[in-house]
Amino acid sequence: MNAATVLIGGAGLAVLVWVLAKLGRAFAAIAETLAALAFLGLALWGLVRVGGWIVRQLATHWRTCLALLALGAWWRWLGWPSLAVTAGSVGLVALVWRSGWPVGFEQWCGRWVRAWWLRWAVYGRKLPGWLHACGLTVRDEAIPVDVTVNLVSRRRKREAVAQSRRDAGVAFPRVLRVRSGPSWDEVRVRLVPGQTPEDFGEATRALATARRVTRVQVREISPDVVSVDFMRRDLLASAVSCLPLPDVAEASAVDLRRVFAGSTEYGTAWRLPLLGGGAHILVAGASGAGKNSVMWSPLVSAAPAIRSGLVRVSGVDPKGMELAYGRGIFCRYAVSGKEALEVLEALRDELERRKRAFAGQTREVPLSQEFPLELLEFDELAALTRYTDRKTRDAITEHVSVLNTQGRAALISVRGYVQDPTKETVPVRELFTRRVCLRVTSKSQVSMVLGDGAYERGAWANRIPESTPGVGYVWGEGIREPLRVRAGWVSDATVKALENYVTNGGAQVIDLAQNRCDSNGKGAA
Ligand SMILES: Nc1ncnc2c1ncn2[C@@H]1O[C@H](COP(=O)(O)OP(=O)(O)OP(=O)(O)O)[C@@H](O)[C@H]1O
Repeated sequence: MNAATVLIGGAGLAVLVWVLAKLGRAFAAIAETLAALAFLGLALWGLVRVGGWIVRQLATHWRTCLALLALGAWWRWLGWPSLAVTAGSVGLVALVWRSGWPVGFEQWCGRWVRAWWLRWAVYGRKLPGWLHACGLTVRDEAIPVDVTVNLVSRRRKREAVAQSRRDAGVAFPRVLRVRSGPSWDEVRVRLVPGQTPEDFGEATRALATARRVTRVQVREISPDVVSVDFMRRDLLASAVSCLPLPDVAEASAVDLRRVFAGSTEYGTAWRLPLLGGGAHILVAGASGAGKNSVMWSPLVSAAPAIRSGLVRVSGVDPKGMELAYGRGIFCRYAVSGKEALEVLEALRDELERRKRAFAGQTREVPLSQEFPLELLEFDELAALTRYTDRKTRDAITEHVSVLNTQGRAALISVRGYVQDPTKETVPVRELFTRRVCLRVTSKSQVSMVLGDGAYERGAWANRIPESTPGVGYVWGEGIREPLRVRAGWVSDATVKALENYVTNGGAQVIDLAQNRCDSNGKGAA
């Protein structure tokens, strides 16, 4: 190897090193640019997501956002001491208001603050999980997987990915609004395609368990919106009073189509018709369930009308105890099967008389003292429709059927009370237009009284505790979801006062011997 070869080799090597150095620098510049671009892209992506989140929050929680903005502005321009003093004063005023005037506080402030807080702390955060666990979400493969990668820690990252996988393709009903009353929270949710309000209705038990409350009610607001109501406090836990008997001088007109019977679980008045559609009522409940308060409470409310002769009450009392206590209230009264037949025949005669008098003139007999509302209170219906001799049983069943099917327009209403609501015991069960299910002994009895699906929709009458007599459920006839009610409690003294009131202290004499009404000739049995 001569010197020239060494020189050429050295020069070539130098050129190669130079080219490599240039290439390296170019690659480094490219890599640097790419890294900068990637960083910029990630930062932009992050900014877009944060911006999207802020816009979403502004749209969905605009009140909270505005309040936070106002607080932030206050802090920034007026300083935190004035903010703290103002917040403390407002809190103090609220405390005084709450303890001194709880009703006003609840109406104007408490419920709004509680609804806001519950939305943030409970329903907004936890409801989606409860709905998912109760099978109230829809798996949709078309929904894209939204993986949230958390760069903070590996564990969190793994959890986030696992959660995203679990939720992948799952559509959640959206919480639209939270309202909070003294005893109920109402959470409106928008259903996702594929769901029906009935799906929610059937999951009430599971939802109640998830929220750890004893009762959940689902109400259909519109085809795709339901209100899931959670009961925080039971307004029917203590006895409900019946209406006071009005002063005789002040006896007001009674709306016989909406007579006060007790209270609903929402704290509103529970009203029952004694006249017109829905007035034939069957009340079912085990022994001691409080059937008699469902009978007496509306009678107390209708006392002025009974007293003035616009309502004529007949009673069938196989036990010979319950109605006998207010015997004077009843224009016709029966204990045995034979007497019951006489009462029913008298009502059938009255029905025929009214039909003859008004046929072709009117579609409903106008209420008057000559043609008053005939109200039959039939206690222990089963005692005479099942547990008597066959002939009497058949005749009673036939009369009750005719009165139930033809009585409405002739102003004749039948109200029956049973312990056992089976078809064998009450063959005319279906002819009662409205049913009330008090505490019963089995789940199957709930559907026998209120109809199929009543239990699943929330009428849990077999779970009513024995300690709350008078509590029951009503459903159907304009009531879309099973409604829990409690009849007004009527004490023995009130029954006596009612008797005294409607008989004008005994002046309106009822001839017990002949089982006949007073001198106005108000029917005979
Ligand atoms: N609405 C009510 N509120 C509070 N207590 C009530 C109510 N209704 C009834 N009670 C009480 O519950 C008990 C049983 O009531 P009730 O006699 O009406 O039951 P029932 O269903 O008629 O039973 P049975 O079929 O055995 O006669 C009574 O002591 C009564 O005072």
